[in-house]
Amino acid sequence: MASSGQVSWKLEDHPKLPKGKTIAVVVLDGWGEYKPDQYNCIHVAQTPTMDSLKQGAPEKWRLIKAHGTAVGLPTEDDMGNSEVGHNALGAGRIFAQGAKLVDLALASGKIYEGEGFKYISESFGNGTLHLIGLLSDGGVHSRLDQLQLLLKGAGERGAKRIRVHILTDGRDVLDGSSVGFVETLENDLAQLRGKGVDARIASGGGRMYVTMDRYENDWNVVKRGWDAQVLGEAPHKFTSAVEAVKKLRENANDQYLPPFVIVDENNKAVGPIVDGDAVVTVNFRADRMVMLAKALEYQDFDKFDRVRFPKIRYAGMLQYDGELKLPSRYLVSPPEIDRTSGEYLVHNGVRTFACSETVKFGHVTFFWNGNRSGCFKPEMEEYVEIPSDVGITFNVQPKMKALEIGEKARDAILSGKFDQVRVNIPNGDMVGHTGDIEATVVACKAADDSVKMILDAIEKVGGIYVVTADHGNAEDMVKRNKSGEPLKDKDGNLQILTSHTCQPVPIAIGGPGLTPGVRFRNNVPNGGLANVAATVMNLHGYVAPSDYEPTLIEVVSN
Ligand SMILES: O=C(O)[C@@H](CO)OP(=O)(O)O
Ligand SMILES: [Mn+2]
Ligand SMILES: [Mn+2]
Repeated sequence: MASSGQVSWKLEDHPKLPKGKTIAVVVLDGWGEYKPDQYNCIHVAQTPTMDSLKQGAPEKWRLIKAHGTAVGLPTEDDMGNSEVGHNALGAGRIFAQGAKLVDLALASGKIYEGEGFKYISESFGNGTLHLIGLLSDGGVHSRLDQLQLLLKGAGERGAKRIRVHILTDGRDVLDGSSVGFVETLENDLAQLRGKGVDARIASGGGRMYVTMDRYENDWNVVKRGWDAQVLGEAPHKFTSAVEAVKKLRENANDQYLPPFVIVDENNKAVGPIVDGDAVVTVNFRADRMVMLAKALEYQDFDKFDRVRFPKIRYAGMLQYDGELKLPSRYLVSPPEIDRTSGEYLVHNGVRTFACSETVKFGHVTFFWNGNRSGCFKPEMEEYVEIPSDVGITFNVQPKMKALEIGEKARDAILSGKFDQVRVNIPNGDMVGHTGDIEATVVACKAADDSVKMILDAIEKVGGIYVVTADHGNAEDMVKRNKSGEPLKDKDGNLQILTSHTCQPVPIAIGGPGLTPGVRFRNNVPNGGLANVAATVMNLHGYVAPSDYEPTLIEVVSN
């Protein structure tokens, strides 16, 4: 990592902007801009604070891009997400992200020439290859077409027995789409069997209930997956995965399907993970795979009783944590996000406070800092995690910890101990993902209240605020046709959109500490999240490094 190399951390002074102002950097998670109708929860909700910021357009409020190539994703059809969004916000540059890097490695065949694939292929002779990951074409954590290519590629390169452990989605794609994805996968596996590869689905469960927890919010989620994937034990047993998903959907949605295992005619699980097997976690995105990676890789592990710790060859699709070197083996090298704005700023004396609740804590720390855990200079930084509610869907508690985050940020601002106070307010996103429109309206109001608390504190200390978002979600809760009309399914029900969107997000600047004459430039029309870092550096009194995406602001003399 560049931090240990010859990087010159000294930033040039900004010719017109002073240092020493307290700056609040507020990221509203899942808060895009879309036409005002009844499915735009931000519009429906009472959001006086965010509304008042909008009055500052075009000089103090504008929209920026938060999806597609502006955040390093393969195409303009790719919706934004927290990982790529916070990476761009923090790093100030656009890096080709995991989705794209895996596409390239598969297309060129380089994925099969790397150390990671060679390592796992040593098990192909006598062991089974297990692929574990999110099954959808959402493109946020994984993509079905990548899994399909990898299955085919592994079959052609000697994998004789393959077991797929699926996690159903319904969060980055429509709820109910899991059945179709499982059917597609079953088709592919049948073709592989036709070529002599014993390939089957072995287990499954919904992503939010099985395996894909994050930031150690609830290890039980990972344990449920472990029991099914490794031990071959689950409360539900089926002989077919399509049947499993259809049946279990009677009582749960795709995100929350309970764990199941596929059994043979003797009721025996068809694919537990045993000594000598190879395992690949096929998600490219880190946050929801790190916990499983620890369980699969660490000899010393006390988060739950693994019962059995098989001797396997394990590789991640990517390395999920560069600091922890976890997992130690991987198929594709992750983006090398170096020289982030956070690292520059602490080297230039900017004391930093970062806070969110557990489910988003890593977003304003780990993702913000280029997928790096921990502080750069602990004596200058404080990262505060507010424990999230565990074991509920957030439509039940749509206010989440917005108030507490606001209070912590307020106290940090008033303390005078920090130059930058950075938060992520999760509500629009986390509640938006539940598809519960009423609850999402409550969530948006709570987020707005939290912003108000922070802006009031900035007002008191004569500081500056930058309020923005990482991608859209709550501003559009229905699937629409090309002309923007809501779509209904065959039974006439509205198709609820649980996923993120491709909408732009707002950014607002202001506060009593903002130098008169500072305004948004009008010559960065395609500005995106990656332009925010240089903007924030300017407001701290520095010029951003020359390879950063340009600043969004200018200072005009009145
Ligand atoms: O919950 C998540 O993992 C993703 C959606 O898949 O959301 P976000 O990018 O906002 O974290
Ligand atoms: Mn997000
Ligand atoms: Mn989200």
